[in-house]
Amino acid sequence: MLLGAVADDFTGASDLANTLARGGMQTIQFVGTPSGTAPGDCEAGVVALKTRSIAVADAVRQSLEAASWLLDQGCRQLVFKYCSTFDSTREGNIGPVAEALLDLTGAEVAVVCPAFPRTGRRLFMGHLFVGDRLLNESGMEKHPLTPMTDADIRRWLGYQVKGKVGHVPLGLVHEGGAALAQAFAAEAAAGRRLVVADAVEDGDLMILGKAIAGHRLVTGGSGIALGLPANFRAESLLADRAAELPVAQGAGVVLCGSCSIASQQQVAAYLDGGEGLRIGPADLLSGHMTAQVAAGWVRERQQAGVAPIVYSTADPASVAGAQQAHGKAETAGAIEHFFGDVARLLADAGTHRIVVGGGETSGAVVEALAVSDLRIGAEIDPGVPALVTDRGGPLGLALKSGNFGSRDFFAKALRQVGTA
Ligand SMILES: Nc1ncnc2c1ncn2[C@@H]1O[C@H](COP(=O)(O)OP(=O)(O)OP(=O)(O)O)[C@@H](O)[C@H]1O
Ligand SMILES: O=C(O)[C@@H](O)C(=O)CO
Repeated sequence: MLLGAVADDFTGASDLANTLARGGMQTIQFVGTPSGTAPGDCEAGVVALKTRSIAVADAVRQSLEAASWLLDQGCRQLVFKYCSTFDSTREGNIGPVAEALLDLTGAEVAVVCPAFPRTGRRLFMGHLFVGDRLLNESGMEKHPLTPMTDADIRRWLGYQVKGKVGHVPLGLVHEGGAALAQAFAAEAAAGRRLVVADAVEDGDLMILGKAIAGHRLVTGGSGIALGLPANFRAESLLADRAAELPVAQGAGVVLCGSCSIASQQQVAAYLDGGEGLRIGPADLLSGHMTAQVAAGWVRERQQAGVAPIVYSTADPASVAGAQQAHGKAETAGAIEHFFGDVARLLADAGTHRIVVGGGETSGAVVEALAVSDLRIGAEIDPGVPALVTDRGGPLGLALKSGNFGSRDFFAKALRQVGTA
């Protein structure tokens, strides 16, 4: 293994794995920290954790465990992948995990760059934009678990860390080469080991990627990994072999627990001509709806040749109402548990294509399926690859981050993760 990555959620892990695979690295996404050793052909290993919204101490402990395993596999560089919208609270978890990984790797400095221009996330003067809006006016300020109320990533990260936060502005990024390397060194020398770097286009990320070739630790969204495979290729370390993946075949289902603006539109688009089962937190908590009932309904639809959608997607007012009535953690827990159980029951009964919407939801589903590693297939939309794993035969998956994907994503993804 040349490059190891710790991702703080499951869709984020497949987003990064997609970038590394497209860059020509043999990439495997691991579900949690494996106990054995990585397969011999694994050039990039991405450990998917579900640490974005848990207690800080737990997130740090799990991230250190994953990073130690990756370092034991021989990786030369470690990437800490978080969300391109920097999903976190004032307490963490990005800052504390990044500082713990600095200590673990002994890195003097690490870049902090959530930019992902292909999905509209750009960083300029330390401020994060989503499309043409500042992060805190993009809808992310209403996120159910990590409302992002400040677009200044330097300030937000500053709340989370013990040390000081540095910044490399876009002009310096454009200079590249020795000037950029020197800028990172100067920040480190001034005691600012975590350095926010501006990037507004893929070209900026390629320059940054080259400049940080020798950094032990890299942190960011998947964009920061764009230029990393080329560094290994330049040292003739990549096999550059096309991966041959098995094809999943069988019934399909879409499970969406994401309430993002994009997911709301994608669910509506899928229901226009498709069939769906809407579930709500109150029905789950009262026992009026169960995973068994939902899976039975899906099986009936599948037997009629339909791949239906089960969704809890709701507008921000309904989400806030449910959280107030039942508690935030209880609501999320009930919904995630439900989707995990539905996925497991369906996969046990022969569903071979599962498309999931939402990072937390994807984590719950993949954990419930108890699969250990995922191979990376073709890109469905920016940041979302088709995945295939073995669960008594090939199982095709797509794990869509809340705000990713075109309006027709769900139908397209079902077609790309396997055949009916
Ligand atoms: N109707 C609902 N009411 C309240 N909470 C909900 C409802 N539907 C889903 N949720 C919860 O909201 C959270 C959505 O998070 P999830 O990560 O799956 O989607 P997302 O935040 O849009 O995606 P991402 O993390 O990839 O950006 C989950 O914890 C889910 O259980
Ligand atoms: O970076 C992103 O936006 C995604 O990979 C993600 O982390 C979504 O949860």
